[in-house]
Amino acid sequence: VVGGEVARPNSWPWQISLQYLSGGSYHHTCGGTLIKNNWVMTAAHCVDTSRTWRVVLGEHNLNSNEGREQYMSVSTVHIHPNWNRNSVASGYDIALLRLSSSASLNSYVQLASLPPSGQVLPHNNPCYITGWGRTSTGGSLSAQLKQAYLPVVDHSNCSRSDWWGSTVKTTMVCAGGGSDSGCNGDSGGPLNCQVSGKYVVHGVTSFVSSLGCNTTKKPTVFTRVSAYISWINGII
Ligand SMILES: CC(C)[C@H](NC(=O)C(F)(F)F)C(=O)N[C@@H](C)C(=O)Nc1ccc(C(F)(F)F)cc1
Repeated sequence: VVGGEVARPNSWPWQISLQYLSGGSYHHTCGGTLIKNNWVMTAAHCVDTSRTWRVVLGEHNLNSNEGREQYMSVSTVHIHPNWNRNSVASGYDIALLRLSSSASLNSYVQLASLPPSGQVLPHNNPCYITGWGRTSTGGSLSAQLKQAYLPVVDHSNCSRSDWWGSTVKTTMVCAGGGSDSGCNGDSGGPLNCQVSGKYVVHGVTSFVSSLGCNTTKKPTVFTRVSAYISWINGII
């Protein structure tokens, strides 16, 4: 997350850290969202290589043990069948991870609310991106979970030629486009949007501009969760 601020610990209790085993230790690679006691939603591009994964629930500071963490193994990875790693612009950047055991829900670990199928948010709907991704283009990951206010940019604005043009599809959500943005390492994490006074996860962080994370008029682009509700229900 470029800009924004460090989140109050565990204030986004459905946010998870997806980590892979390398050289005998686990490394953060993506975010994700706890949607059932044993199911996590993330981006397809996060898990389209075969690695040993773990999911950390109740995480805040990646580098310290605060006693609220739950470390979960992943038993199966379900990548959307239409995902094409050579074409992030086609969409379908969504995957579901079945955990080997169920999360213990508490004030630090909670399930996210998902939107109704087909719901599209209006321009400027308030949303927050959260994640441990780079804090500047080419910079380092954040040790602590960060948040940034990224209002929705509706498709008609986001697909303008000086914005994302035809790269952005209606199965995606754009948000931000100013000095705050997502960045590498936020992938797969939630776009948390306020709808009728509640936070609902409307996006899965998918891509930013290759010219730089917080490039003006290149909002962070998310998989639109409401376009995939029937696929999610079919898997779960
Ligand atoms: C795509 C992900 C691997 C990667 N995603 C992220 O960093 C995320 F955190 F925003 F999710 C990303 O956007 N990386 C930048 C460097 C990138 O490659 N962006 C990119 C954007 C659009 C397109 C296009 F236009 F082909 F669709 C291709 C690449």
